Amino acid sequence: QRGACPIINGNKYKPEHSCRQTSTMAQQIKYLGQEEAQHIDEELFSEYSFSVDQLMELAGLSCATAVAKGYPLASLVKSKPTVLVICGPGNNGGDGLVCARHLKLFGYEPTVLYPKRPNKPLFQSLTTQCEKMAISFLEEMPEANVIDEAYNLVIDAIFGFSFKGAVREPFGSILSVLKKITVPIASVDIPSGWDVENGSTDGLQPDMLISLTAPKKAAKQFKGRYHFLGGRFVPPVLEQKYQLNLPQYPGTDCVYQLN
Ligand SMILES: NC(=O)C1=CN([C@@H]2O[C@H](COP(=O)(O)OP(=O)(O)OC[C@H]3O[C@@H](n4cnc5c(N)ncnc54)[C@H](O)[C@@H]3O)[C@@H](O)[C@H]2O)[C@H](O)CC1
Ligand SMILES: [K+]
Repeated sequence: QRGACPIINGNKYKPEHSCRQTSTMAQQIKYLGQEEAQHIDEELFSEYSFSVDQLMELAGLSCATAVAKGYPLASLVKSKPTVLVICGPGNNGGDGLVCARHLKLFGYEPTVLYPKRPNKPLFQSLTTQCEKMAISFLEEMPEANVIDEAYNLVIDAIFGFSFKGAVREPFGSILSVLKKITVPIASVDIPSGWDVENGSTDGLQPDMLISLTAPKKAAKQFKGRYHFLGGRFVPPVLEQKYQLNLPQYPGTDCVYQLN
């Protein structure tokens, strides 16, 4: 367990070994295994009748909000507020596209790399929405030194909780470049390439992690500066069923800073 209890926006989150001695000890937030994360996801769609688009919009908005909190426009060192958003072939990549669109609305200049695009209306629409907002798409992954020079940070929306096995191309090469860059990386849900439960010793080391719904087990190995929880869409009954022990999001915020 790392660090002291953080105080964010007046709310204090109590980790497992609470630093507050109270008789009503708060339960630790649950860290999900891969199957459990997938079950919750499926249940949100099947039992609770959410559509993917709805949850992806809220997930992507959470990511953009967390980025804006961790890397405010005024703090960026480059002359333009550039951000490179790298999107993978599944829903994690969809979160990235939504995040890019909201970042643009927040005043950032996102550029997207989206090398494997699913042939599904949702992803085509998300791509069109970005294009119509003058977000440019790269044809290929830039070299590490080009990224360091051109972008303030990189959003890693390559793989989420369905990642399994050895990384296949073109994402192996993309992740190799990301391991060499010095600008911060913000990972959506899981640092891409990490085993969802066991993490990775030699993988990406993002500066920010935005866990969606609840952190996955790999998040215990996250060593970056900012860990946010996003995806404020879990119905209380579902939260109780899976004993997620989610913290209270402050006010109307769509993210909660875990550390
Ligand atoms: N309930 C929620 O919290 C929500 C989270 N969302 C986001 O959705 C992802 C999970 O999405 P899913 O489509 O199930 O999977 P991934 O994006 O992780 O990736 C699947 C994609 O990747 C390919 N793939 C898997 N392993 C490999 C590999 N070793 N090499 C190469 N390619 C691989 C696979 O073939 C698929 O194409 C979750 O993490 C959140 O980010 C939703 O947006 C909203 C609800
Ligand atoms: K990711």
